[in-house]
Amino acid sequence: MDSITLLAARAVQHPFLATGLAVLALSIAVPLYFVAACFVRPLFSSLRDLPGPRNDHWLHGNLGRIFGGAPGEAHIAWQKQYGNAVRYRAFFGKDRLLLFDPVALNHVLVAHAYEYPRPVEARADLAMVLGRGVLFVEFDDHRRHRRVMNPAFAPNHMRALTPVFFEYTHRLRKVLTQLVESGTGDSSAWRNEQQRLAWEEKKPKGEIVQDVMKWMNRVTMDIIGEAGFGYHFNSLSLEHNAFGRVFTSVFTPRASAAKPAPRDVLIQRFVAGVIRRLPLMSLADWIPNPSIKQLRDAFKLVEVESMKILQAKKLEVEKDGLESVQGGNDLIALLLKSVNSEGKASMSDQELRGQLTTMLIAGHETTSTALTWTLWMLARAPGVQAKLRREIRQARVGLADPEDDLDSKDLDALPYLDAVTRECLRLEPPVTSTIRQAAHDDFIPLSTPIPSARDPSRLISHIHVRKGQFIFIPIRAVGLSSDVYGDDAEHFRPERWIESEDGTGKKIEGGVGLTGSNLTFLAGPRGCIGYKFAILEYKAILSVLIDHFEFDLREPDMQVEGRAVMITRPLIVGEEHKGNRMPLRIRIAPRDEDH
Ligand code: HEM
Repeated sequence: MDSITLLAARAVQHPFLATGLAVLALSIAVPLYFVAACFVRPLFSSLRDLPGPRNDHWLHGNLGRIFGGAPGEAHIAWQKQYGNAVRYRAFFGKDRLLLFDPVALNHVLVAHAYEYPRPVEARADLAMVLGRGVLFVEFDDHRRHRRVMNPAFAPNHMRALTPVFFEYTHRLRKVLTQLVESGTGDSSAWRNEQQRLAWEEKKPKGEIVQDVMKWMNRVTMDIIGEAGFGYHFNSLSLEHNAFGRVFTSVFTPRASAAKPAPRDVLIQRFVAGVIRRLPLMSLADWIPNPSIKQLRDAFKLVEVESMKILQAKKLEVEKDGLESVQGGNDLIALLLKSVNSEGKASMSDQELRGQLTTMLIAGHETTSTALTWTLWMLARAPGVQAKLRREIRQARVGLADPEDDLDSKDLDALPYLDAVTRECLRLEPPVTSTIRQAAHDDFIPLSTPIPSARDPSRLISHIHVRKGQFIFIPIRAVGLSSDVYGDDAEHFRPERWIESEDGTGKKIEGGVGLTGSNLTFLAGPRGCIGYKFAILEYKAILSVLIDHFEFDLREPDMQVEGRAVMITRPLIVGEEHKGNRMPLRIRIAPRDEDH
């Protein structure tokens, strides 16, 4: 028996000795682990030949720069300085690979998408509550989900949903018209009561200030309810049912006033990791804490309500056949159709419920945030707004009945509406980044070889990644790349998307993304399944709003900043404590400029 075994045998007989030894072992092992992780591991990293910023901090690497700036700001600066493949550090000196190179992005997101899943940290928490929808599954399960779901998102089905988009947009138009006509502003859209009163005293007639973000949230919530699963949230009529209220308050985290400190993010991730690993959620019922109980009740409500909607839909189908369900047109009805034709085993009820809540979370605030940023960009560019209005009104002249709406083909055929859509979604994508993790060792090809950071005479044409390597996909920064969009990449210029005869505009095509060169909807088999739905909905809403209203900044020097919590929503600089908002002036757009 050797001395260690002897010590262990003694320790088992003496609990005090055992505890003392355990404490001693931990107090040596933990610092050793951190020293190895922070200082030794980077020396052996497979990314050590890549260029990138110096490590700023032993504990949180370069994350301070990322969290301290606007979404994508640090990544854009690194791309300018170091090129299209960058190594930076996250917590405990861990390497992150930051990719801009189109061939490398194509490898990770498209050609080998299933070898680069989303890390468990990025999907497990929401999946616990929302169910196993397509956003939260990987590998073969994901392939199966997409196969069953894809038919529901076919272009002809999306076109059939256009009347729903217009129906709710007209409800919004009527509400906003009433508010403008009655001069009813939104008191929460001001910095303080004093500022509001000063405005009220000399406000121009026929103009109000409203937080447009609120209205975009409401209209898109009603649309996804009806078009997604034939459900009425009644958000626009302000009757909000409990399901909608709970969903909005619990699953759409708002940005806090202060920028997140790396230390707080680390603590948050540690707590989330503990919750993920231990069955704490099932113990929550026994914890006598009102806010935990409230959260638990909210989760239960979402589970019960979403299952009820699904069961009602299934019953309808069994009783009257598939065509009876919203004319067979809402996404869940179409999904049931697909499940029926593939065989019941293709998707369980729990998974179907997961798709319902996933569509709600993935398809509501994304579009509303995109529209909010768009109205802000148009408010800052009155010339673009007027040009867009002219195009929409001209297209409406051709309608048989002036009360008719443009149809999906009309919307697609408007070049300036399309250019504005692409430009706004490029500059302010609601999802500003995502992350992937290598499932095994790999070599990622580059379009152009880059010099090694340690030996510039050596060129790297493939990046060696080891299993477990995190890869950061800088969605917003890719859209701002001057390599693709030129020196004015950061400017709002919709004309860049239109091929003009005089050569001032150039149609930008190709690249990795689902909608051309940017990654707003990502790319490949894990790209946004709802992008056609989103673009049609966005265009329908924008066409009605711009036809009827003029939008202006609350005051000309109003500064807006994006803050990302899953989705990047706006905050007004100096008013961060009031939460995400977009206060704009709204007027009825005069008709006298009609041709
Ligand atoms: C402007 C609006 C939208 C934007 C910018 C957007 C963007 C994205 C992005 C970037 C992803 C990939 C996320 C990742 O893997 O990390 C994604 C996935 C997804 N989106 Fe969208 N989305 C929008 C609207 C919608 C709509 C309207 C729906 C549904 C009706 C939807 C449903 C989904 C689903 C189900 C996924 C998961 C796909 C998968 O993992 O296979 N999205 N979206």
